[in-house]
Amino acid sequence: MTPRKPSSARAEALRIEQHYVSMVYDRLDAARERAASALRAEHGRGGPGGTHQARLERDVSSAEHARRVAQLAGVERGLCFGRVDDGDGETYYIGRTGLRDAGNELVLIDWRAPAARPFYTATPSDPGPLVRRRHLHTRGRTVVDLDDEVFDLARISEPDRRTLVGEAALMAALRRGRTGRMGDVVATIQAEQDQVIRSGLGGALVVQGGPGTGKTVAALHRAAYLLYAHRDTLARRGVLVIGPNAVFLRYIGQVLPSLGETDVVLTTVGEMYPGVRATAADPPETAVVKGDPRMTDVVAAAVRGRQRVPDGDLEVLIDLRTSIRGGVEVVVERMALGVDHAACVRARDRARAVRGPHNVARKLFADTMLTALARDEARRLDLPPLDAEDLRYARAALWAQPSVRRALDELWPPLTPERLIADLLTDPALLYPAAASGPLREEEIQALLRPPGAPWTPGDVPLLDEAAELLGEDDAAGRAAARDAVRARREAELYAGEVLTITGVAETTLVEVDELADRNAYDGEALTTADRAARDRRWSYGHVIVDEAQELSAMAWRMVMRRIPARSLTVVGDIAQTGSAAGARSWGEMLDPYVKGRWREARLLVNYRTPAQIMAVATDVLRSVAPAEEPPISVRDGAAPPRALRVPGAGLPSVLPPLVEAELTAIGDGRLAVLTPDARHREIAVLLPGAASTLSPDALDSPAVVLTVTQAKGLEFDSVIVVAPEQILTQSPKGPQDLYVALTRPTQRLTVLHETPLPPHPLSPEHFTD
Ligand SMILES: Nc1ncnc2c1ncn2[C@@H]1O[C@H](COP(=O)(O)OP(=O)(O)OP(=O)(O)O)[C@@H](O)[C@H]1O
Repeated sequence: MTPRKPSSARAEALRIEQHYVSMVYDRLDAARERAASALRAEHGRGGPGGTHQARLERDVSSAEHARRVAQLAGVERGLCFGRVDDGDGETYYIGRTGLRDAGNELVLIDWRAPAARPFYTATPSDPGPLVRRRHLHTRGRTVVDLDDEVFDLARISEPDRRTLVGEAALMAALRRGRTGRMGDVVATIQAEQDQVIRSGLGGALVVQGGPGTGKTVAALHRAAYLLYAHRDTLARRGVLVIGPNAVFLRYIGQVLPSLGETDVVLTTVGEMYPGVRATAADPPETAVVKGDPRMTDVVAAAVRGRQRVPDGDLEVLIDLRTSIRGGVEVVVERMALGVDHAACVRARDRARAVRGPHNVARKLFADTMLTALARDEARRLDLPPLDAEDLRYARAALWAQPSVRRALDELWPPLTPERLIADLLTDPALLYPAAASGPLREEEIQALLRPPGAPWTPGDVPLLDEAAELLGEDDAAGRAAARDAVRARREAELYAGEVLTITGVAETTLVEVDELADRNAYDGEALTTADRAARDRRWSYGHVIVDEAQELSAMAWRMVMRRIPARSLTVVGDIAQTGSAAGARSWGEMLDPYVKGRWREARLLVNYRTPAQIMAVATDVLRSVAPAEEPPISVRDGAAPPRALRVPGAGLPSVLPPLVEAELTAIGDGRLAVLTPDARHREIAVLLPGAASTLSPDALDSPAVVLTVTQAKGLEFDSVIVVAPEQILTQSPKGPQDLYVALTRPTQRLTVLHETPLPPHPLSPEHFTD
């Protein structure tokens, strides 16, 4: 038989695959129609009202059907992206979700299923059962290209051999221009990343890797994989992904929905305390103190400092007798009551000794003091000794007196975390005594002090969380509400149990009783796990993924760990990129207090983002900050060598705008970033009015954006212009790390604009053209 020309081999292969892919999309349409009509039918069962039971039943299955509809909506693009052929002549197709044909035969394997694993793990030296891996590239529902990797040509059938096509799918994926949104890489996950993604759920996994090694993308695929493989465990408790800022969350926000997962909470450290929005940033010296573990003792001392006793005896004037005169209640007799100093101290010590939270222990303190006041009142009025019943009434009557309540509130006030921390950081009279417990040095105290009314910063949030733990629920009203909630919940559980039995859902174990009760706990509103978790400070998650984890302070780790009592977490980061002065110097330093000896580390070594010529520039900087750290190896060479341009004196306004224009032309539809020293962001943004420069989440929709290095962390751009690297280098003790981050953001082009001669260490001029 005469071999066909390559072009017709490709055409023939495309025809075969198109046939299959069209069939798979037909199955997707059918599955969508089934899910949508089930949802419609559910909504059709009764109007908006109906009995409570009817609403509850509808909520159960509506939520499930709605989830399935959303899941199937998310997998349209690139539904089927892979095919594997094994040595036994079997062929399997891999895609974003699993699908069956009308005869219940599996026509598409979910990428997370064990059967899909060889697609990701096969390498030329260790192909496992595979003889060929094929990547299918689709546009809409059309197959536009194919890539084959052949592991054993001899075992490929003659017809298949004639339709072998392609170049490496990974390279094609990496060459694509950036869009301002991270995409999923489900079709091209590499073997070392696959190991991270499918690593077991339990314990702490640290993924350490240089810039561009796919840490973020692997972590997000891991979230999707864990939800697939451990849905029973995770669907109820949820998965939390913590990123460095809102822009980053927007950047990665599309990845999980495109993998069919919508039930993950994405947040930043600054948003982890419900009701507080951290809108300001701390200077480095302040961030360091707020992130220091000694702040645990300072906050605890601040709480103790609000549990006071009077300098001498306590004296309170109470209204003894009132009468109505002219329709107005008038006090006609007052009496002074007292508690001696030693008794006040005993009341305080007794309340502290129960070791309960401040707002809960306050009740005991108030009770003891009221008892002492009641006894003093009885003595002064020459009443016989009070029995228990008399005492209860006397205490209640005293508590109703504004002067008594004022006096006790002054000694042991009800406190919110916001009040405690705001007062602590603005009032030297509160901060100095609390700081002695750190102990904090004078300059550290000065770094903490700020004017009243100052906005919250991300560094405040772990302090608020710490305070919330120590303060507890606010007074009896809070506890009564909690008791009501427990009662309501018990009723809801009972009720949900009945509903599940009635609807037959119980047999399918689709929804658990307490999940249903939870869903209905908010005024009948059906909430997803993600919604409920995001509203609840004390929610404990099934798994937490921390990205750019090197930036978290010790105090932030304390807060995060409170959300993961099971200690099932994935920590993703690069110690060499630590920019926050309060961030990590080693993983052990941050994690050992919680999971000593129980965390495992995976290393990613290949850089998929930055071309080799640009990485050579960054590697010199890495050597200067972390000589022991292996630089990641770039998987590809770039087309454009990095450029260094000297900008004389005040020349930036005339040089930068045309340079940005030229770069935008060079990258076509891609994205460009101008990265600036912190102090010069505003000045440089003014020079580029057409570029986005605020940190709004849609900043990345703009073709060009002006950012500080901190803001650019975790992001990538086709072209990057680094302004004044010599200033970035010296802007803080972490300046060299900042420069390393800046130089590793480009996917194609790097230009460095320097105003003074390049510092040859670490920026050796031989790596640049001009
Ligand atoms: N297997 C892969 N297939 C295709 N693209 C990939 C793959 N792995 C990583 N990439 C791409 O490489 C780029 C860098 O990935 P990612 O942002 O996850 O790296 P990172 O290690 O988190 O980097 P940094 O530390 O700089 O934040 C992204 O564009 C990502 O899509």
